[in-house]
Amino acid sequence: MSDADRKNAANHSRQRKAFDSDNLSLSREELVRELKVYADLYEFSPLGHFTLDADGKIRSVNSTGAGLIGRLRPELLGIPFEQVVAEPSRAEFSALLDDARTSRAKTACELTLISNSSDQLSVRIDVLCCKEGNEYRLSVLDISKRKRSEQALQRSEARYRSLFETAKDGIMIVEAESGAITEVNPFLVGMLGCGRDELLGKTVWELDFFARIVPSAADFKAMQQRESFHGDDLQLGTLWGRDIPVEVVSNSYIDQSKVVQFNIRDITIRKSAEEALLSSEEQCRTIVSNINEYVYSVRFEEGEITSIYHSPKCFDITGYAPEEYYRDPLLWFSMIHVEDRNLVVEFLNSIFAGVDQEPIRHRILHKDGSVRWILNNCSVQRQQRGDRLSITRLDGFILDITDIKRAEENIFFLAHHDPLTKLPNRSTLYERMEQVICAAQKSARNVALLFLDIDDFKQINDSMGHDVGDRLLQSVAKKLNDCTRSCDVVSRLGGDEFVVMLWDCGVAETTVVAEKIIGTGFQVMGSSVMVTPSIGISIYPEDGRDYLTLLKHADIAMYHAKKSGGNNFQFFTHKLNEMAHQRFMLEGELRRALDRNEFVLYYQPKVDLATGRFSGMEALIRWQHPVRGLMLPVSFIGIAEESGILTQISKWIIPTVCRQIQQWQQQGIQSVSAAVNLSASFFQHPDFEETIEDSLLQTGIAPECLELELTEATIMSDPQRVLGSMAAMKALGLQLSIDDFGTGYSSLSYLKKLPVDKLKIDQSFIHNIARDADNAAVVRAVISIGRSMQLRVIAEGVENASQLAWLQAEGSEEAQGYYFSRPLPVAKMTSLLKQRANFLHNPRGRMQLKML
Ligand SMILES: Nc1nc2c(ncn2[C@@H]2O[C@@H]3COP(=O)(O)O[C@H]4[C@@H](O)[C@H](n5cnc6c(=O)[nH]c(N)nc65)O[C@@H]4COP(=O)(O)O[C@H]3[C@H]2O)c(=O)[nH]1
Repeated sequence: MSDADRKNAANHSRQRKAFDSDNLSLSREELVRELKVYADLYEFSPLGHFTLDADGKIRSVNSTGAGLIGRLRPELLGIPFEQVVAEPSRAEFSALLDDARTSRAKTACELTLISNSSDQLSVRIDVLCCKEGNEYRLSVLDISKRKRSEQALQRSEARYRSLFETAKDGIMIVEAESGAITEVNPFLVGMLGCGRDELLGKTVWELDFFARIVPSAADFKAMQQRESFHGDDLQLGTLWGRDIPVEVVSNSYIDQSKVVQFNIRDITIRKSAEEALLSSEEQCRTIVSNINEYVYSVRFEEGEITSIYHSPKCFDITGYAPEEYYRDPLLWFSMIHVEDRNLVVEFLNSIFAGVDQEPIRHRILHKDGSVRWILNNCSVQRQQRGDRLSITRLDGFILDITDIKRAEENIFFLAHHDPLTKLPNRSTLYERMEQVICAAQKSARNVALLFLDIDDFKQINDSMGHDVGDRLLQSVAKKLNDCTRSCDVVSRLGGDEFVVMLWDCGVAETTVVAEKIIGTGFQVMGSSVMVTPSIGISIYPEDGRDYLTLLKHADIAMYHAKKSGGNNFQFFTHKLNEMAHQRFMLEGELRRALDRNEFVLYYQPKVDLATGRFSGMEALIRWQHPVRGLMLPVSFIGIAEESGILTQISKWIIPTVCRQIQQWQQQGIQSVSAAVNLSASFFQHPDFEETIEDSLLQTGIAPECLELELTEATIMSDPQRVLGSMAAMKALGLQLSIDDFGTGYSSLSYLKKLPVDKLKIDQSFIHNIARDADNAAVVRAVISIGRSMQLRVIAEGVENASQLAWLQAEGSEEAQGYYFSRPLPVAKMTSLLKQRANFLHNPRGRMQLKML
């Protein structure tokens, strides 16, 4: 027994004796009353009272005791108290009784009882052993509540400890009064890189680690006064060689434990994330400021619109500075071009409704008043507010596409218009005609199509230069527009071809317009040169029910107008169509004729009027058509020239003539020469000179044996170029003559420059030379010019003796004509050459020829 227990036992015995002596002095009634009081106190005591016999069986129990065990009193009486003691506490209970018996003093312990009402019951039992060890008195106090709160406290402490030990923040407990560190968790120790012992007991401000968190005792005190302190972005010193950015929260528990707890969080990752975010934000801003798009963002909150961001580019695109948008978030909407507002509203409504939308193109009014085209693209952010999904933000970008739009319009214009005259082009005319024909069909109206071509445009273009040609075309375009109404269409197909569409015009109305166009005349801007048009007209529906047919028929009519001398207009007729068809067929056959070897050359002699002998011959082409028979050049040479086939034919003629001369020479016919007619197109063709040179080289004939006949028109088509080629031919040694001389308008001064040898008087002057004084005068003049310029003169188309006599009298040196011989095929010409006929003195020569 301990000293304290012995003291307790002595006290108890003393109190007992005092109690007994007090009660002995009472009367019986008083005693009974007193006993009743004690009985009540016993019965209703907050403690459970049990009396056990020497064997530990329950002899008596008060109602509180029975209640604690959760049984009725009779059930408890006589059973060993040990039965209501929980198994783990039984040994302790047994020891408690032993202790009480041996010490005779009150002993106590805490143990667990089995209770019917609450299963396990924590109790404190005080035991007093009485009656010489034959009785035990037990006072049982229910301490379950206390036990539970003690356990809760223990659990909470354990939890706290665990948190403290495993926390991923540094935790430090510091005495409030002294500032001495009393506890640090492992994480903080790890952060600092030092031992725990180096921290404990040290005042917090004396350690370098915390120099930038708690620099001094005063700071520590100041911290406590605030009860709770929060410091972001502080620096914690470490032994690792670098400071750690930390966030510190300190809580002062002055009233209870008189400590200050520091929670120190390593924010290195957060800091670098923040820095990265900041720099990426900065980067974003820089990018956004420098890109061509104007980036904007607005917020919607309870019906209010707030501008969040407007990139500086907004100033360039709209003329308003970002600040103006921040001040007036609706400014943007007021800038939208009034005609595009509905479009934009529809677009925004779709975006708000969550429908995916392509960026919208619309116009805005720049602050300077100009209209700009923009590409506007945006998206919205939504947020659930209550049961509603609300739009919270609108982000977008705007790109100034004014230049693109203008370029597009320009491209569109260029795609549909002729860049020189700004008139609708071929494809636009086609589209318009499709629409117009459709409308005409529905409303039973006429539509006239005028195909207009400038007469001799090529010559003007070539001789006066392309600038003049361009200006002429522009002036034609203007004049045509002046002659027509706004419902008509004036278009340029290309080159010098224009097409005018007249809405609701029949023959009579169209005639008026065509006459007006012809009458207006076209003047080359800045010059006195006037040009004339040839116009072909077709009318819907009579001449065609679709555009292409109408155009083809107007073209045919134009061709006819041109063939009729130009400067007039022709309506399409079916006869013209038939002619055009014939021409078309002939063109196809012409293309095939060369391959099929259908061309032949005839030769017509030229006669030296001084000697009556051959002075040469002219090669004249014929077409041995499989169906039509032998065709003269007049039926096909024009078509061949216009369709470009003549170049191929010329490439065949020149070597063929050279080969023929070679053959005649080989047959012993000496000093034979032949003239070849040259078209303007072939004379200017790049292959021309080579063809001549090759032909001479391959046949080996002398260049003087080949003569080239050029018409005045050929020479005048491009005088400079032709002159160059003529000089080259002359240099080669070829003979050159001007055919049909007198029909053109070549000036004498120009003639002087031409390296020609002969002038060939056109046969139209010869035919009635005896009767027509004018023709006679022309022929005389040509002979005189030839003489003065030392050129030989040859008369063409001599058909009778009187013409011959007249020419001889006037001094013409050579003549050619049916009077001497018609053009002959090779065999007959060979025979004539071999006869060495004298055409003047041996009329038999002519007679013999007739027989051939
Ligand atoms: N009424 C009449 N006519 C006569 C008389 N003497 C000759 N002729 C014809 O007059 C034409 C003379 O040829 P051109 O003036 O060069 O006129 C030629 C020439 O411009 C062209 N031509 C002929 N052959 C060729 C050729 O190979 N190449 C080129 N580019 N044109 C050719 O075709 C035109 C016509 O040729 P052709 O029909 O062969 O007609 C020839 C010839 O047959 C006559 O006394 N009275």
